[in-house]
Amino acid sequence: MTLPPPPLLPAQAALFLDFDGCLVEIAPRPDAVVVTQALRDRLAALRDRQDGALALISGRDVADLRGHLGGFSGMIAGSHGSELSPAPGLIDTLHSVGVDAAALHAEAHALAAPHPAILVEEKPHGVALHYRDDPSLQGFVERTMQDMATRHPHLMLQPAKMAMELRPGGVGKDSALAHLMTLAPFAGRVPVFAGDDTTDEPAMAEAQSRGGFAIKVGDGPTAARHRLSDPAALADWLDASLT
Ligand SMILES: O=P(O)(O)OC[C@H]1O[C@H](O[C@H]2O[C@H](CO)[C@@H](O)[C@H](O)[C@H]2O)[C@H](O)[C@@H](O)[C@@H]1O
Repeated sequence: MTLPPPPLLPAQAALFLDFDGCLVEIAPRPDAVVVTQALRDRLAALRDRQDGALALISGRDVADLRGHLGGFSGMIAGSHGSELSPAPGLIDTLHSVGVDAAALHAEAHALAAPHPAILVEEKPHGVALHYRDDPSLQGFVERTMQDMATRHPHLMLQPAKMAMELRPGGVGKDSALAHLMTLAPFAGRVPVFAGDDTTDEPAMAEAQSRGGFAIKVGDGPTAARHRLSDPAALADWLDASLT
């Protein structure tokens, strides 16, 4: 669907940004994303411009994301809203389902072992199986994760780009955004959210239900009222808002 580009970012907005496929291009592996100095500088400038009201809301866990972003001192909601990190070195668990992460990871590794092309991503509150190296394994990964989900009913299946994830239910990027909007310096501002994937859609709807707007980065159906073609177009829009 054709959607207009967003207006310039209001100075009084609370800005919420997804990471993979939004701030950075999708890469062959989760650890292969490219974070440029220009992106680091852009995030620092945006944080100043919005008086601190900038947060990243990601499916990645906080430690992983801070590792990629080295130097980003702002708020991160990670693991699809299960973790909140106001600053480097601080991680609060917002929602825990008592995952035995080590056992879950071992189970996933054992199930994926016959297919070396599958990448097992260990997360503190779940696990993801990536089949980007061999898309023909999509069916196997989906069946395997559905079976795992029946053995771990406290976890929910989260489809992702060339991956399936098991993550805690009861939280999401929408609840992360809603929680952040109760906190300074986000409270009282107009929420603006940008994301690229199905996991971002609830947060887009949440931002718009609060009088803000959402931006879909890339193709595909969306609840967002605005669209930008790719992470480069998002970077241009952010830079235009900074000038
Ligand atoms: O919410 P996000 O910040 O967009 O994170 C979503 C997931 O992103 C990562 O996986 C995706 O990006 C990888 C790197 O580009 C790519 O190789 C993979 O195929 C994608 O699914 C990350 O690995 C996951 O943990 C995030 O949940």
